[in-house]
Amino acid sequence: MKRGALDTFFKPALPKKPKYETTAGASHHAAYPFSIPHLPDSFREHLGFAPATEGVPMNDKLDLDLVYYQPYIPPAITVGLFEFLRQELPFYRVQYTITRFGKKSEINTPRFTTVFGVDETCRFDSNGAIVDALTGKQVEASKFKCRPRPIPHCLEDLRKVTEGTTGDTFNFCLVNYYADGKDSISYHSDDERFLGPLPSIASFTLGARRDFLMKHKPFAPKEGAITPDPGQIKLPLGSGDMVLMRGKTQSMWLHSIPKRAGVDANKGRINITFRKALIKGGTENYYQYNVGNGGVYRWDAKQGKMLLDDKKEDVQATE
Ligand SMILES: O=C(O)CCC(=O)C(=O)O
Ligand SMILES: [Fe+2]
Repeated sequence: MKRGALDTFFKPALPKKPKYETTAGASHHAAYPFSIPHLPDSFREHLGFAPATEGVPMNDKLDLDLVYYQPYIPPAITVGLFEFLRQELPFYRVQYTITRFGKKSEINTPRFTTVFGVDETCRFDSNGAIVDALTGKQVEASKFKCRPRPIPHCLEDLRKVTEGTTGDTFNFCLVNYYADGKDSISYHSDDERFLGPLPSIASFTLGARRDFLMKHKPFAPKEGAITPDPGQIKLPLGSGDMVLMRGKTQSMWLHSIPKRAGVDANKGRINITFRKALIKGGTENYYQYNVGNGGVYRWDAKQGKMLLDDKKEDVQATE
């Protein structure tokens, strides 16, 4: 064996250098636990070429209305964008209690989450204050049971591009981080009333490939007799892909990301969704279930995992 090769063999693995450089300033807000850098200029330039491929409509099944982009984000930036968002966003592992049939149970959300935005009744002014959408007057912080915070510049860039492609408008950005194949989201639909009757939701994947499963909601008995169930759909979402769910998709279908063992099971995956909440209840719901009351997690590149940011917990506790 050549000497160089032996050296390399025994050298301890250094933490991987991030595949991006932040040079372009940052977003600041009192409700952010730390400032969030703007996207590197080269990422913004590449985003200007999105969608990287044409969307394929999938509306051949009962009540289904999807547009599937494979991919949407230009491949040149998917690895960097994944690393950037995992490193720079604050994440949470939300716990809450539900009461079912009179019995309380503790729910541990099986993934990391984070959220930014405010519903249509309000907006953020240039100082980050929440103002009434109609009057522009500052809104009392006590209006909300949560602390809404603006979509940071880095995700605003993606939101704007997505609005341009879809013709829809969005005021919320939710982000999931699935650390490995054990993280998941169970079958559900995003059909809350605060999104309105036929909500459009744009859903992005970065990082590990994971299956996105869809099935029609159960039929009412009288319909069931005449309508065949369209069965389960499996979209193997890969890095850079985007699924636009619209029309009756949320009201009639369920979707999930099931747990997975094996290939890619120990690689992280980021999911970004853009949505439009119409009323205050939407803002409160999103912060309750995606930020919650626990500590902030931040990616630790050396250890290669999310770590509780104790420092920030202290700040929150003394507020
Ligand atoms: O991770 C995904 O692709 C789906 C996430 C999702 O359905 C949600 O956050 O409501
Ligand atoms: Fe969902």
